[in-house]
Amino acid sequence: MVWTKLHAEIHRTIRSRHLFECKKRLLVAVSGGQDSLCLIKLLLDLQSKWGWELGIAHCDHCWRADSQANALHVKNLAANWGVSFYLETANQPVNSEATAREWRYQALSAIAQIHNYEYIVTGHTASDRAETLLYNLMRGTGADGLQALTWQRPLTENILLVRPLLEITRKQTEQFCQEFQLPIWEDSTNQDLKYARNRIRQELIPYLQANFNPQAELAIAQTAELLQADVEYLERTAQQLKEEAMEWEVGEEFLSSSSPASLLLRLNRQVLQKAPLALQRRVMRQILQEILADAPNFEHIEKLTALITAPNRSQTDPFPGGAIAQVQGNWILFRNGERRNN
Ligand SMILES: Nc1ncnc2c1ncn2[C@@H]1O[C@H](COP(=O)(O)OP(=O)(O)OP(=O)(O)O)[C@@H](O)[C@H]1O
Repeated sequence: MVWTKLHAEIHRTIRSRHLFECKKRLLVAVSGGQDSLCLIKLLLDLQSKWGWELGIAHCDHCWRADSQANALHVKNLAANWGVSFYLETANQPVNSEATAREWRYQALSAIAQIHNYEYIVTGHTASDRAETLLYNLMRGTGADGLQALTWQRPLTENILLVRPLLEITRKQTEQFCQEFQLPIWEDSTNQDLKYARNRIRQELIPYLQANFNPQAELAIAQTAELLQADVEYLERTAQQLKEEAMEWEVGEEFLSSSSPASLLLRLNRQVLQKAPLALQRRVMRQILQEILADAPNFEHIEKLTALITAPNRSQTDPFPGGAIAQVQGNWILFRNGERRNN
């Protein structure tokens, strides 16, 4: 086997970041594109050092005329490598990138669950990370959206999603595939400039590289890496602050006679007033994530955060689903919006 610099780099990354343990079962998500082919080849070559058992999963979204042929191509590669192959095919064509991603992770988790894989491994690269950061930046997001693609993320209680190529650029995976003559299946939709993601990849990043910084892609990906540690720290600290400030299902003695019946929880304003704005906002977001069905938006969080220092009796408009937050002395009370008959 030919051992390249990329093999050494990935081996080191897996060890230093504790991405996988020895002798585990790894399900590798292979689309057939250059990134996931590079990934599976590297993992196959490292397999004997780590004692892993590898499997290959492919998801057929049925949204391209050649998707069945693509699936067959990956199946044949798996057979040549002597690796177990699992295919999931969408019942109906999946028609947006977001729904495709959601369906794919569900399909991959189901395969991993049934066949006892503890890890699902994807070929996301530093280039994907830079693109995701730019995409989220333009849509408007806090640091959380900019941390863009984490190294590890639990998909279910016992399945971990791992992305070992986050420090490797797409240029490197392309060179690697050429060097080992890996048969890349070209995804025709990658060329379609109607997708924002493709315009970022093919127009925006080359523009930034040509006019601002030749290393822009890597620099942006590294920013995502730095932000990831910041976000992790802030989220953990906010969690502790929330636990200090919050009480669930408060007793009736805290309700005035005209109060709604169902008090969801209350927050101690004195505890929150001492905290910096960054943590106040995060506490409010975490609470809204718990009580709302959909992700809270910027305005929801800002209105709620303003109650920390607002005059007594101030309140928010109802959030989607009907919950309302209201100041009562030292407390912010969350109610579910229906009024009590008493
Ligand atoms: N149809 C699929 N089946 C299995 N895994 C997939 C599929 N599509 C994407 N993935 C996984 O998700 C990763 C990132 O997805 P993305 O949509 O960015 O892939 P891509 O551009 O097709 O990447 P690649 O160059 O690996 O094909 C891929 O590297 C692969 O591990």
